Amino acid sequence: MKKHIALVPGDGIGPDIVAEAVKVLDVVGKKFGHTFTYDTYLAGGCAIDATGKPLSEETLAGCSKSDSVLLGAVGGPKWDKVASDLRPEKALLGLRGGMGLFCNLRPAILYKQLADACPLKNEIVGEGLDIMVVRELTGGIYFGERGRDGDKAYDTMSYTTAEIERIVRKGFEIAQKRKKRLTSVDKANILNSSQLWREIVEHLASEYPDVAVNHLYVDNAAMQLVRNPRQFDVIVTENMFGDILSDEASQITGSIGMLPSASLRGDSFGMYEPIHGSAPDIAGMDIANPIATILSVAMMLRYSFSMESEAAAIEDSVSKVLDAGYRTADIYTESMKKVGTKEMGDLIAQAL
Ligand SMILES: NC(=O)c1ccc[n+]([C@@H]2O[C@H](COP(=O)([O-])OP(=O)(O)OC[C@H]3O[C@@H](n4cnc5c(N)ncnc54)[C@H](O)[C@@H]3O)[C@@H](O)[C@H]2O)c1
Ligand SMILES: CC(C)[C@H](C(=O)O)[C@@H](O)C(=O)O
Ligand SMILES: [Mg+2]
Repeated sequence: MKKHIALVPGDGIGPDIVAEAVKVLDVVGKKFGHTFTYDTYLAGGCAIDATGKPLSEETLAGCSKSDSVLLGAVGGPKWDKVASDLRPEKALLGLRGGMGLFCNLRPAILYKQLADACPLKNEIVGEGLDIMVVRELTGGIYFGERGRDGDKAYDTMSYTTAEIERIVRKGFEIAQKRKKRLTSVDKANILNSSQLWREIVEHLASEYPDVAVNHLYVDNAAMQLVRNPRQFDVIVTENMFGDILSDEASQITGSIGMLPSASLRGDSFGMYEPIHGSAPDIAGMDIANPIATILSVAMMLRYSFSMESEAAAIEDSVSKVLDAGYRTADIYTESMKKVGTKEMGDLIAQAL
């Protein structure tokens, strides 16, 4: 198969981790007889420096016409003072919104080899922790009316029935293929948009009788994630709650450097990226963990290209390299072998 992939490395550690993921993709391509070709586009702070804007029409058009997109991360202290609408992070929203990628899947899986890197006690986290966070990605407070007026600033969270229904359906469908448990997270004790959200979940539940549904307020959900993460199978939630809860869930897997994501819209197209940011504190030091980005490529093969064996091959080699004791600094525990970003990428590519 021939596939054309848009690469958007971005800022900070973005270019380094994307390079490792491409290394792995190329080896998979060779092994399974596929040809992956690439075009690289600017977005985020590097695009501001080059063009004055975080997201150019060229980048959006290039990504839109590709078969899928691999993104590193955007942002950094260098651009913290630029005007709100020109911040690097706006590029992400422009790509997600501009390509209609409303469904963000963030699987939090604890590899058994990383049990000691998880900050929770073994008896709490148990074996085989596997939570899928289904995050709404093109609505809510990120895309609502906003402004600044003298000493007042505001951001608004709004959702339509259609926007809620399509993401909640995804949550139910994914739960049907897993342990058939769906937790809807909202703040229906205070927010109107959450009250509508909860009504819709309750209404749709009758169409998915095989799925057990419960509702949690977001503050309780954040607490339950560390108290008893095993109660969760699929979590479906709105944009900002999903952002926060997925960072929290990632730490249970040992590190934010382990969590991949897929941003989808219902056809085969998708954008794939680690859930972490540009990690300015470790940029350029060859210590960032590339596994979240490498696992994002596995998600790309699975969801966009229907290459299940190829995706599984990547996940297996990550597992093999962890079995062999190799760890980047963020997941390092005593008596393991510490490696840098490039070496981790090489090891995973060689294990394929
Ligand atoms: N998708 C994205 O592009 C994205 C996501 C989150 C944050 N950001 C941006 O990134 C910048 C930094 O944000 P932040 O510091 O809040 O979050 P961050 O995720 O970049 O970093 C948080 C902490 O996690 C560590 N970390 C992150 N990824 C790691 C990896 N792969 N390996 C090892 N350690 C890793 C960092 O060193 C840091 O200590 C900001 O400009 C923010 O807006 C971008
Ligand atoms: C950088 C920011 C806009 C982004 C988000 O909040 O969606 C990030 O935190 C993420 O999780 O992808
Ligand atoms: Mg985030």
